[in-house]
Amino acid sequence: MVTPRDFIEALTWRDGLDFGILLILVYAALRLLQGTRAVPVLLSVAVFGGVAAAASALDMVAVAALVRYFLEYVIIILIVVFHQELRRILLHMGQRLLPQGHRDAARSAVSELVVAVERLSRARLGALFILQGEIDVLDVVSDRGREIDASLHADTLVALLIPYSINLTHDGAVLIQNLRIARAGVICPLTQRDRLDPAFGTRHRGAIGVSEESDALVIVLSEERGEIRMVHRGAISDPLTPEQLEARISRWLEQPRAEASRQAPPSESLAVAKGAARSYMDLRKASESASDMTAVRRRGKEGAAPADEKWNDNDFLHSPSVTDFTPLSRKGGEG
Ligand SMILES: Nc1ncnc2c1ncn2[C@@H]1O[C@H](COP(=O)(O)OP(=O)(O)OP(=O)(O)O)[C@@H](O)[C@H]1O
Repeated sequence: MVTPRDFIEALTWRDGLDFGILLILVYAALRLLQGTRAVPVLLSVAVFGGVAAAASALDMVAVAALVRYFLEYVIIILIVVFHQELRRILLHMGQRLLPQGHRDAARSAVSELVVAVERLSRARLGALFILQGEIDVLDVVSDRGREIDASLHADTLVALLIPYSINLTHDGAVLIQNLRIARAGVICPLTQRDRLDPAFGTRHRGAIGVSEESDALVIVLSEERGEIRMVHRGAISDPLTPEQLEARISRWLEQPRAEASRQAPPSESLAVAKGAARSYMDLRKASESASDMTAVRRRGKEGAAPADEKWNDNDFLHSPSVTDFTPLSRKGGEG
């Protein structure tokens, strides 16, 4: 009979390495799965494993055979049920393995975006930036705008949003996909929520609307107040400083894209939201004049009621407001 001492003496450095790697893998898997719906299922599988082992030890042939038979198929069942979680884990590992150069490029793209937001905010120009997550934003928007396909540079973003009538991209949202400027002039579905801050017009309603229908991270700049806010999953933050914004975007980018596997929060149907955005488009097309845009804005604000749906993240709720920006241009600009 092998004693524990014999066992320990027979161990080689390879066994130690083997065991160490196994421990790290199990620890990493548990950390990645922490808080997901996989944990209770894995616990159930562990219970089945325990039952199989106990049944074998007690020579309960029928039970042991049945449970072993089930466990043989469990791996396939788990792959099917948890394909989204597995995808997330692999994506997460892939992100970690990305060369430093890629991460630096992502960091610099984020700071370009934040620089653009800061410049636009100081100039009191409104803007809407949609950072696409896993869900294709183009499937939920009411108007796809114009293709841009450019690197994410502050100068390009600012140029796209200068409110002159000859600049056909300034109206609507800028869509950022894979940290590139994909499109501009995108029209978002308006949220149908009626408990919104009355100060929020159609731009903010569009920001909330697109975030309700997708897992995108949306940045909205108020032309009237110069405030910078973030919207995610239908929740709008308090005003943020550019530093807070940068930290939030970086954190969001570092998160594995598990968002798409979660259900979007309950919202009015996409058709209704799209209809509302279309009515905005119709009004906009009806006349390009400033008076009609004023009517659109008023309409957006009239639909609003006092209470506000806020981002439920404390950091956002207690952030200082961006009030030190000097207004340089008047609402509406030339466009
Ligand atoms: N659904 C939408 N999708 C994308 N952009 C939109 C949408 N609705 C409005 N906008 C943009 O927002 C601009 C201003 O709209 P409005 O004044 O109603 O917004 P707001 O929420 O009050 O924002 P601000 O505080 O900047 O005035 C429009 O000229 C248009 O460029």
